Amino acid sequence: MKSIRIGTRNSPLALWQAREVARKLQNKNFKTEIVPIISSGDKNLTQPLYTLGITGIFTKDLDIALLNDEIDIAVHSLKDVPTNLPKGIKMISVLERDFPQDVLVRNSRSKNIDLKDLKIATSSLRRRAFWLKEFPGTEFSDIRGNVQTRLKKLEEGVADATLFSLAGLKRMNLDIQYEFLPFMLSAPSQGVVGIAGHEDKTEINEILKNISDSQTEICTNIERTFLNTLEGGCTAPIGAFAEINDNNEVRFLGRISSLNGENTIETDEIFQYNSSDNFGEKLAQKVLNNGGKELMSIIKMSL
Ligand SMILES: NCc1[nH]cc(CCC(=O)O)c1CC(=O)O
Repeated sequence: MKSIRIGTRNSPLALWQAREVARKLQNKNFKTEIVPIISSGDKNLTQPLYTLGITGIFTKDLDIALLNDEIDIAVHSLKDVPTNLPKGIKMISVLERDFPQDVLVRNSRSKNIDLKDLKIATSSLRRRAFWLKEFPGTEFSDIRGNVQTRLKKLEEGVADATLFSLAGLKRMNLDIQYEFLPFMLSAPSQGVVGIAGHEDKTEINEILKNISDSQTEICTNIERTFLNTLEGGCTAPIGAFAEINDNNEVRFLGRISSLNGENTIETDEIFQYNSSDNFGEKLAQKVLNNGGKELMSIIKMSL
């Protein structure tokens, strides 16, 4: 068999994730080749992007490369993948989740400042809203770029501290101090590497199933269906985290919040999993019926 062409973005984190997928496939004796996709191949497509359902800013170029058959599979941070995928593209596998949490990282001058007094840099509506619920009145600024860029900006003084996905930090092997924040709740499918493929490539998709983690599949399906049912395309502050406990039950934590953190709805449930029940949708419906509908429309108006 020919080697499997693994498409990835060109950032250090994306390349790490692609290499991890390559390593797992090589362990199963498949040949692989990493194909960094630097810019979009729009020009080769005959239809406009929206008619193909291509929407995600992080995933667009890899979607196009998949549709153009420049790559066989695309490796993503699953949390950056829209819940509705373009025609023909399917999420085939997920790697086992390692570190789902958000953590706080301070610059060297802010080690002794109380949490409530920290000035925070983040461009995530979810992180901002959940932080504000705990510490109203916190000052925020935007920060963008990859992990390394953000750390540099932080040290330059854009703010006292920032919030990261621990999975991203660990993957970059950065030796920096971080703090867990019990009041945060991660983004749906945070910390999970997802592998997308083309639905016509049945042989490659069968191979990919070999490296998928079934518990992570169950949990991320619930989290992503929860998200999809709630938001209908807008980017609201929504957290969701499912895990399978020692009794083989699923524990699900979900939260939606107004942008300023003043109004939140939370859910914390433990249930026996079966594949026939659509838990993500049921959990979301429950939230919607408990005031979530009103809260979502307030959020949408303020975006
Ligand atoms: N939106 C950026 C992004 N997408 C995936 C990760 C890290 C890996 C992950 O959490 O899955 C990050 C960085 C961050 O949120 O700090």
